[in-house]
Amino acid sequence: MTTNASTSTVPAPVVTIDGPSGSGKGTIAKLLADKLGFSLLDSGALYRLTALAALNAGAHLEDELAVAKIAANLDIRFAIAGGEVSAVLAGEDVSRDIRMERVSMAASKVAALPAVREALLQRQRDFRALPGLVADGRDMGTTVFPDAPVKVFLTASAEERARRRFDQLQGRGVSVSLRDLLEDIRARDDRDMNRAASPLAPAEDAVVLDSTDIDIDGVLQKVLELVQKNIS
Ligand SMILES: Nc1ncnc2c1ncn2[C@@H]1O[C@H](COP(=O)(O)OP(=O)(O)OP(=O)(O)O)[C@@H](O)[C@H]1O
Ligand SMILES: Nc1ccn([C@H]2C[C@H](O)[C@@H](COP(=O)(O)O)O2)c(=O)n1
Repeated sequence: MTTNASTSTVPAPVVTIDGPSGSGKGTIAKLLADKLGFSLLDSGALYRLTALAALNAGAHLEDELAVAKIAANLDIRFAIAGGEVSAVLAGEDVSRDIRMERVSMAASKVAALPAVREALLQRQRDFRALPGLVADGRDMGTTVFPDAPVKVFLTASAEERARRRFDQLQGRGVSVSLRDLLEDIRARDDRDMNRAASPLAPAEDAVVLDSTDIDIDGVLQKVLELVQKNIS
């Protein structure tokens, strides 16, 4: 028997970065993608866009089939300008809208619906292209890209994550209480970890990185080491 090596296709390498809210996934994913020249998938943005589209359509967020239909038919694109990625829904830049609190809460609800997750699965996989992809979310390493050669589960204490979010919002001139943020982070952790569909959990072959006492550059270096070891 002979094999024809020239016809075999090697899938683009994927680095998955999963973890709880505020652990630094988005920050590290963007820096890493820039450094490696890889594409970037912010899967949370897809759940946020679904939530916003459902709210705009007046859909009931518990109506799984209606929200799944909205997810399957999303008219979205991600535009890059000046190194920043913006989310465009039906031709309108909604990058700020999808970060609003009411959309965050709605995203967390629609993300718990199995039919919505199923509707967004192939759309996420379609981001995989050469020379590679960095994908951040909750189930990138467990469900969406189970064959990824590098899987990171990035975490930090809830207190540290609330402090980081507090600083981030204060920097934007948004007034919030640290106690409310901590409560919100704990509630989202609970929902993300305890839902039946693709709950937040490290893949068996993920490397768990606790960034509570490591700065952004330190985390980036550790992830780059994993990439150098596992992706040629
Ligand atoms: N290792 C770190 N040390 C200090 N601050 C950090 C670290 N990593 C991220 N941050 C800061 O924490 C904040 C939250 O980070 P980021 O938005 O990347 O988290 P996330 O995990 O993507 O959150 P979400 O899932 O809610 O989108 C940002 O202000 C970021 O600059
Ligand atoms: N792969 C993913 C990505 C995100 N979610 C959920 C988790 C949040 O409730 C919401 C928004 O995510 P964020 O932008 O804060 O990362 O979507 C998920 O279930 N699976």
